[in-house]
This record gives sequence, structure tokens and C-alpha cells, in this order.
Amino acid sequence: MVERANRPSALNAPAEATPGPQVDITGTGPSSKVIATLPSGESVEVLLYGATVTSWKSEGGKTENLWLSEKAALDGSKPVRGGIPVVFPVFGPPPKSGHATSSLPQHGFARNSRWEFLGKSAAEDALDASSVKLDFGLSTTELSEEARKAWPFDFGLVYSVTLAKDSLQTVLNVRNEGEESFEFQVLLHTYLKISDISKVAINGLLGVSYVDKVLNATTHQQSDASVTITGEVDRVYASIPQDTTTVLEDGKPRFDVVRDNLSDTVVWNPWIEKAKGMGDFAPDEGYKQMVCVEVGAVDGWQKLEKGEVFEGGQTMKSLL
Ligand SMILES: O=P(O)(O)OC[C@H]1O[C@@H](O)[C@H](O)[C@@H](O)[C@@H]1O
Repeated sequence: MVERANRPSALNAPAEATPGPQVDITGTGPSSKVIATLPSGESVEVLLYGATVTSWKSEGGKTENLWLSEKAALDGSKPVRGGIPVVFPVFGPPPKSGHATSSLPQHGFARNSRWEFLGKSAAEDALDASSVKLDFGLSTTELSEEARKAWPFDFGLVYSVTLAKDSLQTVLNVRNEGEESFEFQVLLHTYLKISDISKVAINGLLGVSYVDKVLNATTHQQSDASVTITGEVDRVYASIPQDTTTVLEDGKPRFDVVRDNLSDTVVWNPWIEKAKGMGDFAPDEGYKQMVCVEVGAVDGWQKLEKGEVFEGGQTMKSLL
């Protein structure tokens, strides 16, 4: 069933000379998704479960930029393996004890909660008139009882996904709606689709310190201009001075990932054995076609007092 979004918006204005972006909602329950398509063919798909972006196509709709596992659960039964899961309020396994996030599952609850579609609007600083912004919301009242018990704070999240001809912007706004302060981490766990991992180089991290999770969480410094991937990689680069990380393939820039108010980036590829060990990762060889470049604020904690707001995000450009 395809149902057209019917919320009031400038984009629903009657008869324009040129057609605007189209926004459709398909499916029901947790597998509902919002699909936005620009008149020139570029598109984005966002599953309400996790507000997970599961597809971003550029070049008139010809090029898929996000990797999505063939076995990804898209029915709300578990977090999506691929696309852009939203990690909040804790990154990775939570601290064992003594922190307010300690009873939460790995990567928190945002990626496995059902979000609300708040509607579409024109992007505020739209470079081209045809771009479209989709807003999704999650607040305390929509959480499962289990998650609410594990993290008993009043919060409001608004996640904005803006599609333009050659870029996708995803921004998370976090508001403390309660009386008590809370601490959180946030990360946009983007699975970029690439053709061949052996030809990939990631630039923009030179000189940055990182925690290498593959090497017992020891700290290192990036001494090569390019990060190349020839085995399992799981690194948390922290306090990165330059805003742009560039993913190159075969020496040519393929993606720019520009951070906004997020100072850390995780680079992850599970490689052969870990990929095989994940029941929802397919095909087995899929690790050759993906690399995760995950922008976030995960080194330490962000703290919000009553009424305070934090906003951070990324703009990804497809450079084909
Ligand atoms: O399997 P999950 O929970 O989706 O996590 C995938 C990976 O996510 C990355 O962000 C972590 O750095 C890895 O350690 C982790 O394995």
C-alpha cells in the first residue's frame, strides 16, 4: 500500500511549474518506511524502526551509496545491519556498572525503537530548490517499557534527513525535557557501499589519536595520510581537527563525510571471520563492499541540563 504524506507543508502547495520532491509512506507497523524522491531521480528511504536510512541513491537514482545486508531484518525484530542506524544514548557496550546507561543494550535504544514521522519540509539552507527534509521524532513516551526503565530520563530526539541532488545530510537534535541532567553518546553508524575494499583509502585522519578495539583497546596515532583496510578494523578516532573525512576508491574521491559538531569518527570493517559470525550479515563476502565511517560524539560523554539542547550531524557527498 502506498499512502501519500498528507501533512501540511510548503511542498504541498498547488500546481507548480516544476514538480517538487515526492514523499511516500509505504508498509505498516514497524516496517513502515518513508521514501523521498527528487524530480531528478535521487532518493532516500527511511525505516520508521530506528529511523534507519536504508537507501540513498544519487546520480539520478542510478547509484546506491549505502550498503545494506541481504539478511538485514527490516521488520523491527532487530537493529538493521546496514544503512545508517542511529546510536544513542550509548556507543558500543555500555560501561559495566556505575553509569546511567549500564543496563542498556549495545549502541543504546534509538536504533531499535519505532520513531514517528513528523513530516517533510523544504531544507532551510537548500542549495537547490528540489531538496527535501524529512523529520523523525523519538521521545520518552514512545520507548519500550524496558528501555524506559533502563534509562529513566525525559528526552526528545528529532532526526532530520535532508536529501539534495548530490548529498545526504543527517542531523540529530537531542533535548533534555526532564528535571534531571543526563549524559549520552551519539553516533551515526553509516555503512558506505564501495566496490572493492582493497582499493579503498580513507583520508582526513592524519595525526589523530585512536583507540584500536582490535588491539585490546590500545591507543595509537594515525601516522599514514590514508587508512587502508586489509583485515578487521575497529578504530575510534577522537577529537578530529578537520571536519571532512574522504573515502577514496582507486585513488579517486568517492565520498566526503563532513562532521558538524561531532568530533569523533569510528572506522569499522568486520572482515572475513566477524562477518561470517553475524547471522544478519550477507553475503559472507559483503565485507568487501562496505566500510563503516561513523561520525559521532563517543569519546567521553555529552551532558545536558534541564531544557538544554545538543545538535550534531553529518553531510555526505557522493563524488562520482
Ligand atoms: O553488531 P553491532 O552491535 O551492530 O555493532 C557493529 C560494530 O559497530 C561499531 O561501531 C563498533 O565499533 C564495533 O565494535 C561493532 O562490532
